[in-house]
Amino acid sequence: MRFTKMHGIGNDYVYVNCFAEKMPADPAALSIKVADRHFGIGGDGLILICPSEKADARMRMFNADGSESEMCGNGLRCVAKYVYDHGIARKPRLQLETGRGVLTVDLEVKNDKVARVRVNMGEPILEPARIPTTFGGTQVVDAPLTVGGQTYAVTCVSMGNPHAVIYIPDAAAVPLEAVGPGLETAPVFPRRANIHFVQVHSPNEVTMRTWERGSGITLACGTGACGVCVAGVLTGRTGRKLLAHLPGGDLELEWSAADNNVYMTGPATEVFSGDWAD
Ligand SMILES: N[C@H](CCC[C@H](N)C(=O)O)C(=O)O
Repeated sequence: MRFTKMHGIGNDYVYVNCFAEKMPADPAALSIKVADRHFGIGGDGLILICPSEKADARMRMFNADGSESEMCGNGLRCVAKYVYDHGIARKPRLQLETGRGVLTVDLEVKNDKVARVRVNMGEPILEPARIPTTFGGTQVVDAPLTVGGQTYAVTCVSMGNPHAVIYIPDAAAVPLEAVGPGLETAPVFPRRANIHFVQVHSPNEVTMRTWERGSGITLACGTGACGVCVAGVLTGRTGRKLLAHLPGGDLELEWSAADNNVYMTGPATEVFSGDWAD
């Protein structure tokens, strides 16, 4: 099976072009295998680029533990780049089907290849039960959550997938390996959650680190950065336009007051292709 390795600011996945390759019979099991950085190809998971009846292509995304997610922001920028660069659809504006519906993607092309991508990630979902969380009320904003004897103030947002945002003075000081798993699987998150620790530098600039649902520590999380932008507005810590510094690079976010959509802009990189022998 031919695959292509791509990353969005270091959030790397194994991509399979299912316009050309057969759909894997068990993508969850395949994701676990190919994601392994010693016995497989290495990556944060598997992303299938599939034909779609209602869009230029459809993205199906699987974490390193085989769980499927509704959405992946860094992955969608890479899918857009692959679809354009490899001639599946040579248009500067693409429609891409995801687990949260069809999203519109604008491409910045340089020397005939996509360099940067701007994604309309859709509207944030804030109702607790739709994130989903078991918190009551109409929104989850700086709500106390105690895990492992430590109480955190969490702000929860869904971008099609669940996120918990925690503000701290120093993002570098968080022992992610130690606290991530307990927060990801806290009972208050019936479908687990992606966990983000955020340090605010100014009303328009943050540094964030992530423990992802199903993949653990990643160098970047696109939907998470969108959630952080929304959480910043809800908590009054940052503005509707945000520059987020992630370990793997930067993303530009905007939660538009005009249309309530969240926009994410960043790079997408193709590294190499190969044949998966298994
Ligand atoms: N682990 C996430 C999916 C990948 C999200 C992230 N890599 C992104 O760029 O949005 C979840 O299970 O919701």
